[in-house]
Amino acid sequence: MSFIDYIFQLTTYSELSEKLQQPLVSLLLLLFLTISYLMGNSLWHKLFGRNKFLPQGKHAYVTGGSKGLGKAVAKLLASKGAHVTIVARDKEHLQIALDEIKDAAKNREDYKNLIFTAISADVTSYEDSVRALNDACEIHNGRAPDFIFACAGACKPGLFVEQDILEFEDGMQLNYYGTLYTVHEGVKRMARQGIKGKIVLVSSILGVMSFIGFSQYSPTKYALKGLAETLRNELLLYDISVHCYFPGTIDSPGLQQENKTKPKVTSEIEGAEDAILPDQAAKALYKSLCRGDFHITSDLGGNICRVASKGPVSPTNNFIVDSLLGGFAWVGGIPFRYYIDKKVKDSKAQYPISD
Ligand SMILES: NC(=O)C1=CN([C@@H]2O[C@H](COP(=O)(O)OP(=O)(O)OC[C@H]3O[C@@H](n4cnc5c(N)ncnc54)[C@H](OP(=O)(O)O)[C@@H]3O)[C@@H](O)[C@H]2O)C=CC1
Ligand SMILES: CCCCCCCCCCCCCCCC(=O)[C@@H](N)CO
Repeated sequence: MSFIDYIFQLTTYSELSEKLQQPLVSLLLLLFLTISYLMGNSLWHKLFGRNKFLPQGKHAYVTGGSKGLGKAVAKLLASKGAHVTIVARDKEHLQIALDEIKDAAKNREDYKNLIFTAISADVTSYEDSVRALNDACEIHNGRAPDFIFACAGACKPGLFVEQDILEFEDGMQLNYYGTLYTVHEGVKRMARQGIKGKIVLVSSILGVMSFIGFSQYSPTKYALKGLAETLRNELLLYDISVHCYFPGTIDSPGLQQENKTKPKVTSEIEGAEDAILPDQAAKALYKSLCRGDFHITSDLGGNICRVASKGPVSPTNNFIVDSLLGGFAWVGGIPFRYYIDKKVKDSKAQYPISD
C-alpha cells in the first residue's frame, strides 16, 4: 500500500489510535517531528542557513542604548565589530554605557577602527530625533547608519480609570512617535544613499495580546506591529529589511520603574519572576536577525503569542513549526483567557472604584 493510500485510509476510517500503534506510522510521526524541530531550531540554520546579519564594520544606531535592552544590544553589536551610536537623554548613564560598550569590543583586533558614540537627545521630540541622527551621520562622514534599533520605550501600568489622559499621551509619544521619528528620518537617509540596512522595532508580547493594567502601554506596542507590517513590505523598494521584536519581561531599570505603579494582579499575571536579563534578550534578538526572522520572540509564551497573532500576511519563521504551534495557541489561549478573566473577577474587592 502506498503512503498516500495509507494516509487516505487513516483519515477515511478514523482508526487513528489503532494505527498510531503501528511502527510505520510512529516512525513517520517521529521523523516529521524531528524535522520540524530541527527546522524550527537554530541548529537547522547553523547547518544549512545563510547568515543574514553581519554587523562587522557596519554602523548600528541604537535608541535607548544607555540602559536595559538597548544597552545590551549596543554591547553585543560592539563585540561583533559594529560601530555603535547610542541615544538617550541622561548624559551620565550614556557615559557609563559607552564605557561598557567599548569594553565589550576591546579584545577585537579591529578595536582601534571602531567608532563608538553617545548622543544625548529626547526621541519624543521630532527636532531632537533628527538632530541626533544628523550628528551620528556626520561622525560617519555623512553616511546614514546601516541598522536602526529603536529600543527607547517605557511602560506606566495602572488601572484604566485611575490613569490620567496625559499618561496615555506620553506613552504614545515615546513608544510610537519616539520610534517613528527616528525610523522615518533614518529610512529616508538610508534609501537615498542606497544603504541596504535593517530596521528593528521593539514591540512587546503586549503588542499582540494584553490584560489588566496595560491600557497605557499595550496599544502603543500594537501600533509598532502595524508600522512593521507596512514597512516590511514597502521598504522592499530599497532592500531595507524590517524586523519586529516582541520581548517578554526583561529585568531592566525600566522594569523596576514600572513595577512601582503596577497593580498586584497585573504582576501576578505577568509573572515577573520569569524575567530574562537584557543580555539574554539581546542575544536572542541577534540570533533571530541572523536567521532573518520578521517577528521575533525570545521565549515560549512569546512564540505562542507570535504565531497566534501572525495575521494573514506576515511571514512565519518556520512554516511547519509555526503551523503546529499555531494550532496549539488557538486551543491553549482558551484556558489562559479563563485564567486572566478569573484573576480580574477575583480581585474586584481589591480595586473598588473611587470618586
Ligand atoms: N523590560 C521589559 O519587561 C520589556 C521591555 N520592552 C521594551 O523594550 C524596550 C527597552 O525596555 P527596557 O530595557 O526595559 O527600558 P529601560 O527603561 O531599562 O531603558 C530605556 C532606555 O531608553 C531611554 N529613553 C527613555 N525615554 C527616552 C526618551 N524620551 N528619549 C531618548 N531616550 C529615552 C533611556 O534613557 P534616558 O531615560 O536617559 O533617556 C534608556 O536608555 C522598550 O521599548 C520597552 O517597551 C518590551 C517588553 C518587555
Ligand atoms: C497558550 C497561550 C498562552 C499565552 C501565554 C502568554 C503569557 C505571557 C504573559 C505576558 C507577559 C508580558 C510580557 C511583556 C512585558 C512588558 O512589555 C512590560 N514589562 C513592559 O516593559
